Amino acid sequence: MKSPNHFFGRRTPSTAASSTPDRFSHSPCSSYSDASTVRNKSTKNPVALAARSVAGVFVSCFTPPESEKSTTFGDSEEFKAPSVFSDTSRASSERRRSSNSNTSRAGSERRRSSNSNTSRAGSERRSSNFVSSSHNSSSQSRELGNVNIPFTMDEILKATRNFSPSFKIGQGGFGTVYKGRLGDGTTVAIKRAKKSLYDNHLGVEFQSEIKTLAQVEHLNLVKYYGCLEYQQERIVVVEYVPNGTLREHLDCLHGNILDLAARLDIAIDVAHAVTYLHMYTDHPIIHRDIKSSNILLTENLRAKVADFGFARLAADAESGATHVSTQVKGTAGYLDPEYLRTYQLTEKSDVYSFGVLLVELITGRRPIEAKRELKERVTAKWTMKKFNDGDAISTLDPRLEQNAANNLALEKVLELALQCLAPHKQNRPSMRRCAEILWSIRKDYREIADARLLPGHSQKITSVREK
Ligand SMILES: Nc1ncnc2c1ncn2[C@@H]1O[C@H](COP(=O)(O)OP(=O)(O)OP(=O)(O)O)[C@@H](O)[C@H]1O
Repeated sequence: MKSPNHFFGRRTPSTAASSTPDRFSHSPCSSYSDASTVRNKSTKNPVALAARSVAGVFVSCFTPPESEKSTTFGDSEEFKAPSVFSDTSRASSERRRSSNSNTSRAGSERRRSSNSNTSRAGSERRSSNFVSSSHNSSSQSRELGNVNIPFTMDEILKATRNFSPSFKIGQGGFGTVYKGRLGDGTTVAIKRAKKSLYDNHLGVEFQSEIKTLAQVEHLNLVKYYGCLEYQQERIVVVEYVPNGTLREHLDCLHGNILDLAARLDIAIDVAHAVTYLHMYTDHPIIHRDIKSSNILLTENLRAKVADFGFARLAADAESGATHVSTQVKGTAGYLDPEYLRTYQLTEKSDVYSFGVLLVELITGRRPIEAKRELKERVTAKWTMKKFNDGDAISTLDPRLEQNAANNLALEKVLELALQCLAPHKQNRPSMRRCAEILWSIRKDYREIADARLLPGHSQKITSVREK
């Protein structure tokens, strides 16, 4: 997903993306109800914040378990992240519970986590979802005595039949992704870092993903289960999301066309997930790589945001800082131009990328389509021009039907996209506001769509559309 048009440093954006032809027949899609909530877990403890941002939950990731140092962090409630397992059986039951995950569980997990005492935090940090060992895997448990391990290398090797190609489900900038089943029956995605990640540069990115994943838990975020270092191997285990990426669905690679109802639900799921990241503690998390190929879908088309490889903790609001200065990273076509120009990263860069995603959902096109004529190549620019010229309807994904409900949603979603794509960050809405606007769009959409199904209402719908 990452490689062809990813940005590292100041590289020029690639324009290699192209559209994919409609290869499948059209059929209606199922929809689902929305149940996620946004929580603002706030701490006023500056020590906790500083400790977390400097070291993170995974202070011991890729380093041997220890630690003298970590006792310093033991005072910080921020380190008692919900997904830091204290023992194998807890890891297993966490995973099982996670299959039925809901946001109230996330809340209670965090509450339980916050109530943990320092000594428990200490032992959790030692286990740390992460094992560093130069011994053979079967000896790990014995070697480490009562420091319990969430996953052993044996379990990973067994789950993937020694990383058999038949278990491979994907390949990304990070490495190879396998589907596997752990000893307790949980089906997981096992991400095996490619060897080049072992050098310091990309290793930092890898650790960044782990640190970030370890801290968050939300229905619409891919759940992190644990990580493992074993000799030359670095493994991250996350929730397996079975239904491909949003981009694949927009390209009709899964057989069905995503109808607009499903697209609205997905936009709302993503808005919930990113709002959660932005509102998570006083130190928001900025995803930095919101894009359709990082949105994984469940069987019932629930969206889960993946790939925290670039995620950064935002500036501390209490210190008065409003942005993080950083090397530009992200994906061409989704990158906030203001961030590109200034290197100043804020949550509003995610909002910009979300605006591009909204355009993608409406048009079905990729953000950059090199094969199109010049004025259509940058999809967001082309769409916004059409919208401003009063011709939004011509941007609707040709696979979608033009009807009252779709036409109304199209206009409203593009209006929101226009705000998200504002050149200056202060003119963009917050991600929370995006979610609220989308709720309202979905409500109106459903009312019109429902009315349309009632006999004798077609005239009324037409008039709604014409308003
Ligand atoms: N949790 C998961 N569940 C199911 N499939 C997954 C999961 N994570 C990744 N995949 C599959 O593996 C492929 C590669 O994913 P991966 O996250 O490694 O790519 P990446 O290079 O990190 O992504 P990006 O290009 O966005 O950085 C995805 O396209 C997806 O099909």
